[in-house]
Amino acid sequence: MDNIQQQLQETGDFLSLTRQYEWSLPNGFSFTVKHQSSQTKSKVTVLETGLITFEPIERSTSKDIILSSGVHGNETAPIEICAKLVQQLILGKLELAERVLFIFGNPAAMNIAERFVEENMNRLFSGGHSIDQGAGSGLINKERHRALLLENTVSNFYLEGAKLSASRQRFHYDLHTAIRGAKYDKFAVYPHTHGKARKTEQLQFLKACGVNTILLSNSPTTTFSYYSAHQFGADAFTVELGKVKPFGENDMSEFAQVKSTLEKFISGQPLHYSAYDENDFNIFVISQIINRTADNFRLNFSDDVENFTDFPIDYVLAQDGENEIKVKKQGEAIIFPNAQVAIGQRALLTVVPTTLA
Ligand SMILES: O=C(O)CCC(=O)N[C@@H](CCC(=O)O)C(=O)O
Ligand SMILES: [Zn+2]
Repeated sequence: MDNIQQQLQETGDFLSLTRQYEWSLPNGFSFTVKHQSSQTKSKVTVLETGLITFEPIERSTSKDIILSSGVHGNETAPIEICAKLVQQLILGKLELAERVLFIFGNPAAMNIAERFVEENMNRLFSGGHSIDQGAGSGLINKERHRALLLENTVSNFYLEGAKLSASRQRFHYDLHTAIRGAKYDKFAVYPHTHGKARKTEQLQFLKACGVNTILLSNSPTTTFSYYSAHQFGADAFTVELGKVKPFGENDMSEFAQVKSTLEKFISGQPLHYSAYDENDFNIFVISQIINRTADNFRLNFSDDVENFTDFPIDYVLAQDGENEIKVKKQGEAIIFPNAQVAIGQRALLTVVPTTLA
């Protein structure tokens, strides 16, 4: 057994190992863990830096679950939540009932406490890594290689699951935090489904995680969650858990609900949902997607204006060169404003309230 493996089995600290080897580990490896009380066994496989799977041994499974975090390096709360889950599993403190793949997306960006090193990885999926995206994105960089690796890892994980049984459920929760504060500080983006019905059961799951604000996306994107939803039919979401903070500065009590729900989910404990009631949710649909096209792009509101703040019709939200971006609909609110994005990238979304039907 080499040192890396020995240390990981002793400490369960896969996040430190991942941050030590930013882009690649000397080798992958696997080992078996036994749950402390039930004595059930699981296979742990370290595929690469930041990529680790857990698979029950000699027990049947019906779910293939992906939990990703750190696709943006400075979004630390979800990374800390997942690091803890991984540690509990390695140390045999958390029961494993289903196949789970954990992904720490961008370790190099974590180490410099930035959203990305050269390019925003959450714009590089569904082939985004192989196309020229205009100013500021070279065709080759390490984040593009990593995005391709993540795509292939997701693909292999789901296809391996499909060999085990015919009817399986696929899930992917891509966990993030927002750059600015929000009226609703936990919310999820439900990727475009190309006409397939949205699942209320998934909304109930998210509510159990403390997330009851949902943004429906109605167009294809190059995000990680859309990739898993579209390519593999997974129930996949981008989940925003609070606000960007440095490692160690998150108040983990704010994430107790999401952590305990994820624990139950991967360990096969029942999740007791109340009956679905749309009144329990704030549901929005994406109205405008504003990409920066000009050098002189500016937002017409200050940095402390929160996500979900609405503006009156005709209010000029942004100036993109000569072009004025105006509010078009009653109740239209801003999400993810960022004037610093590269030209060609999304600088702002707007949403309006809707219903699921
Ligand atoms: O707060 C912000 O401006 C960005 C937070 C974030 O990283 N959001 C994701 C959303 C992905 C999606 O639309 O599904 C992103 O911008 O990549
Ligand atoms: Zn993010």
